[in-house]
Amino acid sequence: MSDSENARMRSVDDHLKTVLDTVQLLAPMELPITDVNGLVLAEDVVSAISLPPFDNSSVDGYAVRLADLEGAAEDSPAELRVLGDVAAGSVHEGILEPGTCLRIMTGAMVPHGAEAVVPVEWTDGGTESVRITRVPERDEHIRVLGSDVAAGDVVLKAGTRLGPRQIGLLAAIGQVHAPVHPHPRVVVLSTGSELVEPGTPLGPGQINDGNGPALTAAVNAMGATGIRVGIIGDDPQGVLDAIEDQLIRADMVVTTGGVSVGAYDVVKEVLSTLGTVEFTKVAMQPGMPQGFGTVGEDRIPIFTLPGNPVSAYVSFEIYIRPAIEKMMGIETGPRETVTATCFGAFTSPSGKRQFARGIYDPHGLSVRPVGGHGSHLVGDLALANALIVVPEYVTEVVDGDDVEVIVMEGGPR
Ligand SMILES: Nc1nc2c(c(=O)[nH]1)N[C@H]1C(S)=C(S)[C@@H](COP(=O)(O)OP(=O)(O)OC[C@H]3O[C@@H](n4cnc5c(N)ncnc54)[C@H](O)[C@@H]3O)O[C@H]1N2
Ligand code: MOO
Repeated sequence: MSDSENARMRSVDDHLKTVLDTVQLLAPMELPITDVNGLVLAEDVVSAISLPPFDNSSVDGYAVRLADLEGAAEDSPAELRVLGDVAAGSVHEGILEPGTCLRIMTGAMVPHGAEAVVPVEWTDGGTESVRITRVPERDEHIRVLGSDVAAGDVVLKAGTRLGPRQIGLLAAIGQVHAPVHPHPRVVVLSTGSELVEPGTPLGPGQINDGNGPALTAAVNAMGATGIRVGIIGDDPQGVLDAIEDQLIRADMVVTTGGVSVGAYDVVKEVLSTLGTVEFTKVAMQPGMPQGFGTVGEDRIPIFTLPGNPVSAYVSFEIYIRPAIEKMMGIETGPRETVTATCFGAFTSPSGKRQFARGIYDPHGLSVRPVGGHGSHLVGDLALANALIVVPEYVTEVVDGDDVEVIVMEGGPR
């Protein structure tokens, strides 16, 4: 491609800005806490109760009055009458009388009058009477009411991303629902008359739909909801109907295929008439032909990605992931990179940002290119865990160069 053609292309940064200026944070809703893993809180959460909700024992032992243990030691144990047991979940009514104690289990409510709990290891373990050889401090082994969370505290702030620990806290304070930005529902459609459902014997000229399953999995792995609609042939009305049918349940639509310059590039054909979708060449490799805009009354964002599987997947990482993050309320922007030493050499097209596939080694802070430039190389894509970002002005990466890397799995976002 000539330099003047490259100059006419939109830059990767401009295309991402268009995308992020268009997609919106999803309106908050109350969801059951069983369904909020990975979602972002839309409001502060205030605890209605204190934690612990009552004074309770942190050990299995004996609830005691300190005055009864004065001078207790290995060679001069204090002896107390054991009034009974307090198990977790049960309550001892009444006040602990002088000279007595209660056998108490971890988590059980400390009886009135008790000032500490003696672990069973400091005693002879008696059940009628017990000999105690060591004196605890006041409140020792007691988890005091409100010492973790006080009723009325803001326990989680708006903007917090909920994970297992935060969900555990919500449950502990008795919240059944949480106000969150919900999971974006992302409808994934593969177009192309050559495509068949994986598992179907391949006829001449046919290939399996790899993009649908890959992109649906990528959406789900982010904590959004991927809805794979399946394959649509290169029939304009079929593509139009499928997109319109899906709008009712979609927060975003992603199509692959049919956006280049071929005679059967139907996505481009039908969406050009439908609304604001703009088809552009972006100065990147792979992923040059990109379509993005909105469709339907609700202005649902739509990405029409190139059909080549590597191009489609790279487009997901560069544009769709940040867009979904914005819809979910996760702080977003261009993908973060890490610097790594490149073990291997390859060329890069002038004027385009290349996203070469690589195997990144976080321990050695190095990356090894895998596969060539071909946008069809799914075998190599599956081996890769990183994208090597080669700037527009660089035409060659030589062995030992420092490069910037987007770590696709297990790296910064
Ligand atoms: N004359 C030109 N030809 C092409 C250009 C160009 O500028 N001038 N651009 C090339 C680039 S770059 C790309 S990327 C592709 C984009 O093509 P389309 O988006 O129109 O996609 P298709 O033609 O439908 O398919 C391309 C390729 O990918 C395979 N494919 C499609 N869908 C799937 C799927 N769901 N799973 C697996 N593989 C899929 C398809 O069979 C084709 O091999 O255009 C170049 N051509
Ligand atoms: O730009 Mo296309 O996306 O390489 O193969």
